[in-house]
Amino acid sequence: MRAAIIGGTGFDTLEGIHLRPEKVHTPYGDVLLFQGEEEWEDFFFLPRHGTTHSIPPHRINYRANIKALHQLGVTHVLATLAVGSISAHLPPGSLVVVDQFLDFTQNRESTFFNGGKEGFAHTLMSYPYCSALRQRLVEIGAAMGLKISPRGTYVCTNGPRLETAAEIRMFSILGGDVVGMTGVPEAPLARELGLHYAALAYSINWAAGIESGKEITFLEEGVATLKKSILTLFLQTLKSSGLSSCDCESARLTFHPPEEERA
Ligand SMILES: CSC[C@H]1O[C@H](OP(=O)(O)O)[C@H](O)[C@@H]1O
Ligand code: HPA
Repeated sequence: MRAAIIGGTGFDTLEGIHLRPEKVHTPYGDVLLFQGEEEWEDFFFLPRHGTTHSIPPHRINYRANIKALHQLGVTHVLATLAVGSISAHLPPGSLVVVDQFLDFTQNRESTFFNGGKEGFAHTLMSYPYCSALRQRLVEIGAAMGLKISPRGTYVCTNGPRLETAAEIRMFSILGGDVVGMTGVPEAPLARELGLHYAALAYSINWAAGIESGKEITFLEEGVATLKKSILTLFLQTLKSSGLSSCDCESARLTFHPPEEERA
């Protein structure tokens, strides 16, 4: 299995594995990522904000990132998402394998199939994440003694600004559990290409207004402490065998080829 970790906030670099930088050219732009060495040749690491955290969430080239992994033959992807907590049962420090998203992003390139030369496609998104990878993350997490919630709804805002208290109240009413700025379109793009993709969210703050009258504060220490455990969890998950079946490879329901190919 060729696998990748997409690292978010707190995961701009990975320690403990020998990695060499690699520039991948895609039709959407170039991507700088890292390939493992020696026994990790089939492992890739892609820091979505860049290694120096210089790419803000609304400027990330999500299509190039996912396409680059696909071109490299990657089939399984685990992503980290730093989030703010909306639900009371997921306080800062919590880990959750998200199973749904609510998309509040704007003006992001969110499909590989825009019509014209690309043709267009409709992709099933009822259950947007790989059920087999999600299940395995939770099982291995439990065996490691990590407390991981097996489901949660991720609200994706456009950023880079944080939310108003009223927006968070609205997201809560709509069923959002955690909020971040990068999970969409990353997950749906991966699904369009048939990749097995799961995301682990870790909360670094209470979302705006949840602690009434208080301004947001970030739990920076928390990420550093969790980083080693999350890396171990991800590597064990990606190296494990016998994943249960899932529908990721058949989620792209219909494909309408470009006009010139239809004749
Ligand atoms: C105040 S940190 C906000 C930043 O962290 C999250 O990044 P990622 O999802 O890549 O872990 C969030 O989406 C924002 O980009
Ligand atoms: O409160 C938040 N809002 C949006 N994105 C975030 N990423 C971490 N915390 C937050």
